[in-house]
Amino acid sequence: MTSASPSPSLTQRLANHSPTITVSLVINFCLALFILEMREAGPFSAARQRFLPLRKLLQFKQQTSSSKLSSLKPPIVYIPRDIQFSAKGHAAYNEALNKHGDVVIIPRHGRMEYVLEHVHVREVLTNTHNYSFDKAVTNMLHMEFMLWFNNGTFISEVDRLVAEGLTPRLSAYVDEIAPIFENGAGDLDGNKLSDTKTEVTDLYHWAHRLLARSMVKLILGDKYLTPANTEDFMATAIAVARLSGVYENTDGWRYLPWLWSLQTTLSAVLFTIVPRYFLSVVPQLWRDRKERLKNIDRPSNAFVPFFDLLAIKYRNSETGELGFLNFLWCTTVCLGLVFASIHQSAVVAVWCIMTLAKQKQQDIYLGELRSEWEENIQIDSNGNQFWTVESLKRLKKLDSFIREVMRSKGDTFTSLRYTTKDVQIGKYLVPKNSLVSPYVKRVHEHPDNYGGADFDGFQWARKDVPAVQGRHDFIAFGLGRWACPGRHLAISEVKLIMINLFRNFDVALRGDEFHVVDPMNTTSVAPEGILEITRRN
Ligand code: HEM
Repeated sequence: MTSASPSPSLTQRLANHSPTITVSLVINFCLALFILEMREAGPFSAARQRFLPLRKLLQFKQQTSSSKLSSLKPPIVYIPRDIQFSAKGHAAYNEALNKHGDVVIIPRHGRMEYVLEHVHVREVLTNTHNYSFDKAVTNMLHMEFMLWFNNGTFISEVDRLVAEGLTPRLSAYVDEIAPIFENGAGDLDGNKLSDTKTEVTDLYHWAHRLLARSMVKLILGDKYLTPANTEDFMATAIAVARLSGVYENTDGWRYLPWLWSLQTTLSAVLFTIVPRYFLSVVPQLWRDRKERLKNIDRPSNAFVPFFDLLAIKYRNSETGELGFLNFLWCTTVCLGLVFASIHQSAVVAVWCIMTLAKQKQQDIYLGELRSEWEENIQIDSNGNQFWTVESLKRLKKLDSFIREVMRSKGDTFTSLRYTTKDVQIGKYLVPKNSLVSPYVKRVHEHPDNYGGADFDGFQWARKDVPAVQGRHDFIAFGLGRWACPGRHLAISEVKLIMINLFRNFDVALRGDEFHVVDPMNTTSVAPEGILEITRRN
């Protein structure tokens, strides 16, 4: 009787056949990765561009199967990376929409972006039932986890804080920050009262610092307006801007978006947001938390820092104290505000200054603007000049100039939405959980709306349309329920920056040119140029 030899264990079998199994595993893995890549789901997006014919075949299959449905899926349009991240990208986006209409899917930054034709702006941006703003913003910021807390109210809490806090207090808020911009002009030439030229090489930094100072005051209060807190706000605003991917077009990381976002998220959170906000700014607030609740009895139109408004709202109604978790929530909401309020305004201010610094624009507009400023500036009983929200509102020509810069600077995307269900957009069916956004440059220039980007700085003054007013043909501040709640403050700030620069200095642009650093992201990346400024008498 022969005893049956024990069957080899799995590990033995693997050991015996290891070369064959290994090779087959590797082949299978590569095949799976390859298929994922072809379907735009894998990490190596750079490689995708090299397999156009195969991708087209897959896309064809996708379209023929969906043609059985009553609605078509939007076509995927692949724009080669070098075109997509250059000024030629705009022509490619326009061509795609001219060819297909309504919606095209343009893969970018490792995700599928549903790009909308201008005719769908109103429906998509204002229909809060079919489209979610919160999900789109947190997705774009790579911060979906923020929706895990407090029933996913993070974005609406930031939005409400600004909308409800700012509206009745706008006048008081502008009174608080106007001196910051008046004094800030001195930073440009180190307060040298000379007639020699000063070179300003980093205008963004200057505008960013002024806006950071003003937001330290508005969010935390005067007591906290120190150089250290300003620096911390600036660093935090930049870190969150990086989280949102604002520099991904210009970063080397754009070739590996998934690795980029991991690296950026970790470094922004660990090296900046935690040490410079949570470990530096937040402990000061914790120490003073009782003092912060004293503003509870202030009149509804008086200045109360944003943090105090939140602290009052979240204090325990019985003990009147602010508990630790609620305190943390208030500071986190304020962090959202730091990002929303500083970076974008600085970028818009730089665009406006660079545009007006060009000799041609100065010849056309500056004389009239300066006359408007002299006519409207207020003077107190001691002869001191100052600006209020009312006098700033009267500057219709400056307001128009700013709106026109915002219209014509060539934004790709300003407002994002996430579909909450399958939705019909024109002839296409867009699936649930898709990131959709109008292609803004087209909205702002389309013949149906304007017929081009030709710059007409005072057209909005003639038409009596203020810069803060969103419309289907102007979405620099978004539209509908989620339109930027800080836009009145933002426009006042940009006005103050421009007035204090061009009233105090003669400004020239070296070579009469500025450089558009990222033509496909003019929303979040400021242009660069060297200003030569001479103090005016
Ligand atoms: C020129 C500067 C600014 C521009 C161009 C701008 C633009 C925008 C846009 C396009 C949106 C999205 C709207 C939508 O999708 O419909 C938005 C949202 C928002 N903005 Fe502004 N904004 C600016 C300044 C400010 C300021 C100064 C504040 C605060 C004081 C602010 C607070 C917010 C908030 C709270 C939201 C919504 C929620 C969020 O994104 O966290 N913005 N802004």
